[in-house]
Amino acid sequence: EVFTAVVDMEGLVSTELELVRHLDNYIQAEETRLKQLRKYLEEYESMYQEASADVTKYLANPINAYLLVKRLTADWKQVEGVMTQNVGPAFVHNITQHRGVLRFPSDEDLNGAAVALMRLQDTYKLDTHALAEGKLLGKKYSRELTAGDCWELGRQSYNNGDHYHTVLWMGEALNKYEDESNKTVSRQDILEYLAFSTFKQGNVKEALQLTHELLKIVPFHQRALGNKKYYEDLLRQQGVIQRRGETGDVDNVVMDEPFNTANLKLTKPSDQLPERENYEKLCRGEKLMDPKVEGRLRCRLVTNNVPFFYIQPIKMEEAYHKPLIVIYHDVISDDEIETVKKMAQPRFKRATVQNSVTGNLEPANYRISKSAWLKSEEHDHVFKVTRRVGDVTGLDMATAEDLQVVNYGIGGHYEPHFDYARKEEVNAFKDLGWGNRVATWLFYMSDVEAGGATVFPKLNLALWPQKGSAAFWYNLHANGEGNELTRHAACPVLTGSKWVSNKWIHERNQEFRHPCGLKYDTGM
Ligand SMILES: O=C(O)CCC(=O)C(=O)O
Ligand SMILES: [Fe+2]
Repeated sequence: EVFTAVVDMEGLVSTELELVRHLDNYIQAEETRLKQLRKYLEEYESMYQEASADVTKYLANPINAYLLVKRLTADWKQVEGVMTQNVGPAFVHNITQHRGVLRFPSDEDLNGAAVALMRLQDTYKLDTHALAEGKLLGKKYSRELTAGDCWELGRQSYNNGDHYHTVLWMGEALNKYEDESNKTVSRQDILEYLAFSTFKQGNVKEALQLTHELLKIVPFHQRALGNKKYYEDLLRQQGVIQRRGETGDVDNVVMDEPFNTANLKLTKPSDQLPERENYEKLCRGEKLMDPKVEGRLRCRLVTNNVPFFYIQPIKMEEAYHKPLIVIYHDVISDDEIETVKKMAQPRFKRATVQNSVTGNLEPANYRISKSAWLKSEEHDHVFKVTRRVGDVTGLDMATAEDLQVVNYGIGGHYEPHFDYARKEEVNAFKDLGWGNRVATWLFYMSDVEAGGATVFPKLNLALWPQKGSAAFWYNLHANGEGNELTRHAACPVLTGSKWVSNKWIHERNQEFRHPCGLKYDTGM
């Protein structure tokens, strides 16, 4: 699961260096071997030249006769020895032994990384062709993808049953293939996937055309022949083709060149999330908050009767009223951030979510990140940071959870959710015995180059991470019921690495605390 956090991916770069070194050594060994064979070849050639010039004269010499026999027996055995010498397995074995030390991603990682890319493509409406050119939002970020790279993305999507992205990426692979002088994948391999997924997306006629293309390359492709008949029958039933055998003559069917996915009707895989459209708009920064709401928002300095805050008041910015959501600026220092990151890294685990039925914690595709928990007692910096949250909010930190540190990798995200436990989630937070999560404090411990906003789909509110600041809101109404308007999400990270940490504050002990300026019941 290395793909879920950027910090874990960093190890992969050392793995790559190691592989480069191994491959280089292997090639050198092979080159030495081939050089040796070439030397034998030259020797044999020159001897042959000499012998063939005048065979009789050559063999009249007993030494020559002896040498000829030797060359074809003992010497040739040596040549064969070098020819069959196989240094490959030893090198592969050597690399395998390194696997324990080096970090190697698994096939699931490859799938996860491909899924993350598809998620970014959908959320940020990235054009397949632009992405394949290494461009993100108009800026060139990486090298171009080869037809083979695009094909692999299509194959991963296909294996996930996602025919929508299979068509997009196989289509791109096909167009790239045509332009490639050194082919990185075969046309047959592309067409097999592309034809079938095009059919699965409901484009029977185009699927038939692509199948014809495939049959031109492999005329007796059994599956393609079966599919061709099936597609033709379907089209006949639909009245698209009339006569039997009308499209049967493979060579007469011309495909629109180049193949263009824009001419197909494609539908994204269906989704359980009703607010997806609004959520993704907010992630893209397209949807703006109601200007009337925005116009009433203010900034203030907070002192809260905390002596230190009189010297250096906390800068508070209102992000939303009803429910009140605020941003505090410069509430965690770079030093503190470094400590927290350093402590968290070795403990990182794939983030989990609570199963609403069993109460068990388990990984889920809607939350992709790595997280770790830090206790206040562990380090002075963690202690101070926690105390600061208490000082600013006026809430009791004795009934707050440990600090949860989170790192999101590329495509890492957390889809819309509530931080509080809903009524049916009876097992949530049972072990803590402190009641529900009354409030959320979210530290931003990094800037994010692109993407990665915290968004509230019901409020049309997007908060953009700013290193050193924190967001704070109440999750519960004064009567203890969850406030549904606090539903929020972490948008997928497009570029960069996103670090946050959560301090979740619970109900117990907060009954008589009415922090200055932030009344308990302002969360309405
Ligand atoms: O990372 C974010 O922006 C939000 C994180 C979040 O909502 C959570 O961890 O519960
Ligand atoms: Fe959350």
